[in-house]
Amino acid sequence: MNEREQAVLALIRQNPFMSQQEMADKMNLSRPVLANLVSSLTKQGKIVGRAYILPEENEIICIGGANLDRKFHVKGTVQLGTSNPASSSFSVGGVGRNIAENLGRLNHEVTLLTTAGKDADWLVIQEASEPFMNLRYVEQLPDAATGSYTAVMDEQGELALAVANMEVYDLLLPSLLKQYEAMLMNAGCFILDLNCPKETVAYIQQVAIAREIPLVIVPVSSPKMNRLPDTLQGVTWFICNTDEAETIVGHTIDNAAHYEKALQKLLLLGAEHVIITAGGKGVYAASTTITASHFMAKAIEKIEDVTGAGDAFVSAVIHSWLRGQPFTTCIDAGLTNAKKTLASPYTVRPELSEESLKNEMEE
Ligand SMILES: Nc1ncnc2c1ncn2[C@@H]1O[C@H](COP(=O)(O)OP(=O)(O)O)[C@@H](O)[C@H]1O
Ligand SMILES: O=c1[nH]cc([C@@H]2O[C@H](COP(=O)(O)O)[C@@H](O)[C@H]2O)c(=O)[nH]1
Repeated sequence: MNEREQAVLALIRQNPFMSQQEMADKMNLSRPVLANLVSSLTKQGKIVGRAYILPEENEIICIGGANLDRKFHVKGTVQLGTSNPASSSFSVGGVGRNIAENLGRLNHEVTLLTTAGKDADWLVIQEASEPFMNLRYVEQLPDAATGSYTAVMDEQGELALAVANMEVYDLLLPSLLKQYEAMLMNAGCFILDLNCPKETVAYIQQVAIAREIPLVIVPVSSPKMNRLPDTLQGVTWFICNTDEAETIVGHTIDNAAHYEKALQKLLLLGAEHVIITAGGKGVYAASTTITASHFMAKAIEKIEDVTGAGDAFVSAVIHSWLRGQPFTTCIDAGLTNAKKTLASPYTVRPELSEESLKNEMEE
């Protein structure tokens, strides 16, 4: 037992009914960090039978998409309305799943909640994802197709067109999630992507508020921004890209004042920490206690593949925050992981680990 674990144990012995939030406040720790300590004490057999003890592997619950991504790199100029010669590859994707894999590789216990078909695409996703996350609660629906995303890139590796079949997530409804209510109630942190239906977003927000569980929302794409609830109350982190932020302010965002206005609006809606990513220009970020700032992107020699950079950014920010790091370090971790992912042909880079990210941040 380390010092912090001893302090948690002493608190529990003083008052066995103290909530995790009260303990976290008393020890000046974030709730997920406290949950980690409780979980470790449970595994060591030091505490048993307490209602709030996290069920095994439920530290972070990612709720959202798990897709099979197909990528086509067109040789020459992309021409619409005709067949373009291209090289192709496929990989596993989906924003919720990508974030779950990044966090699994970063040493977190992650559970993925999603819906999928009973098809070959799911088998591929399952095999690639299983080492990094718990898939026990994935609902396989007999008549549905697993989510799929097809991207067409131009010669520079930039996205020319993407098509997505995400119909299966229309079935990721509160009625389905309520089957696992006990597990949800004891989560350490929720990460939700807006592949989820609006009702599901509202339901998870309600659980997060009632149980004081940190909630991270990641929009996925601008058309899905209409799935956001009217307020961002209970949202600990809201991380979106510039297109998605434009739907919040209702106009084009192209200068620092516009970014600041969008950040303010998100804070006014009730989010605690907000970040808007701006591609090669980096990110703009603010929180209820930290004024808006711009953070430069890390320079990249050659972009191999743009898919997954946004998800890599979100994952490293949340990883760093769960490890108790200050706001600017969290952003630096995000920028580093995004850069390394852009320079990699993979959506989630296989060399990612907690140790490697730490070293890369010091480079
Ligand atoms: N050309 C680039 N050079 C350096 N970093 C980049 C570049 N494009 C994207 N990034 C990094 O990836 C992050 C996410 O990219 P962005 O395009 O804003 O999001 P998304 O991929 O979700 O649309 C950026 O904040 C930045 O850190
Ligand atoms: O409506 C959606 N489009 C795209 C994705 C996923 O988004 C990822 C790409 O994310 P990024 O923006 O970070 O490149 C891909 O893996 C793709 O499957 C998704 O979940 N939902």
